[in-house]
Amino acid sequence: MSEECAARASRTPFGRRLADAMAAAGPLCLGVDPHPVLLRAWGLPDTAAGLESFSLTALEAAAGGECPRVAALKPQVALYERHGSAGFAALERLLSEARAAGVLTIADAKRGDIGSTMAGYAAAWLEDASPLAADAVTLSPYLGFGTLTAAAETAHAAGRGVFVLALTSNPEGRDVQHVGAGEEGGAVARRITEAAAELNARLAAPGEWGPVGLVVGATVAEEAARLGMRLEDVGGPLLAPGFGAQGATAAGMRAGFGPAWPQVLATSSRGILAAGPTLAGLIASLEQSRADLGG
Ligand SMILES: O=c1ccn([C@@H]2O[C@H](COP(=O)(O)O)[C@@H](O)[C@H]2O)c(=O)[nH]1
Repeated sequence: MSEECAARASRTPFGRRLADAMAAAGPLCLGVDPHPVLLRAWGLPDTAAGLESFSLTALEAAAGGECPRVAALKPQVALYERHGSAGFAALERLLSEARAAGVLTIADAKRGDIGSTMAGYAAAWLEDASPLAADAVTLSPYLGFGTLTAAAETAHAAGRGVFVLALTSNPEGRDVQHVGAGEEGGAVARRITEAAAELNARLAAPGEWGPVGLVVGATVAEEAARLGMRLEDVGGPLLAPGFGAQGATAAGMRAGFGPAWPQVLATSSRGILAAGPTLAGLIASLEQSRADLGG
């Protein structure tokens, strides 16, 4: 795909592009997490070159065939960052090859800062001119949800999206995210959900997902309803990590997310990547996860 074509494609709203990708491939997102232990298991060195080879093999398994086997890829930025500029170059290569293959990317960077600094993160992850531009980026709202508004607007203008941490898959998340439950206004996670819904209502085209998705762990999906989070009213997608290695199952997610299940993009990294390094192993594992999810 030419650069001009890719830029035009990226200005189609992210919500529509992701909904189309999920309709075609089902609700699976492959997490690309080049952990040292996985690199070793794949017979690769823990170097930037090893990361690049790992990433491109994961992409080939996900993108190969007549249509992509996944709706999106979610590279874990921390695992590239530990190799400094060479690690970022490997990530840039993955992002650009995924774009060329027509596979959506979500950079799992979990950025969050005061408003003026957020503009820098938005430029890095969400603007056409940046070599690190992905289709979406994960953001942390714990400096105040309002600090993320401009980044969501930048994403929207570029046909990109953001996923804001609401209820994370790790057990420690509740120390912060459940605070306020049972009180007026509700839990922090519920307030984040409501703020995301408001922003989407302002930015989204009628009947379409807006640019603001939420991260809601697959392992804690059933807690959302208990906290009064009306996920089905967010007007955007739900990125659900925790499927596979962290123990969440497809049946558990369907039950836990209830009416919001059609918005769920279930992401699995180690659970699928452990089947590498052969393409055949990875593809079999991807197809098994897709079948479990009903994709
Ligand atoms: O609540 C969250 C938010 C992000 N993550 C990230 O997802 C993957 C999960 O990897 P698995 O190997 O499938 O467990 C990883 O990159 C996390 O940083 C999350 O797990 N929970």
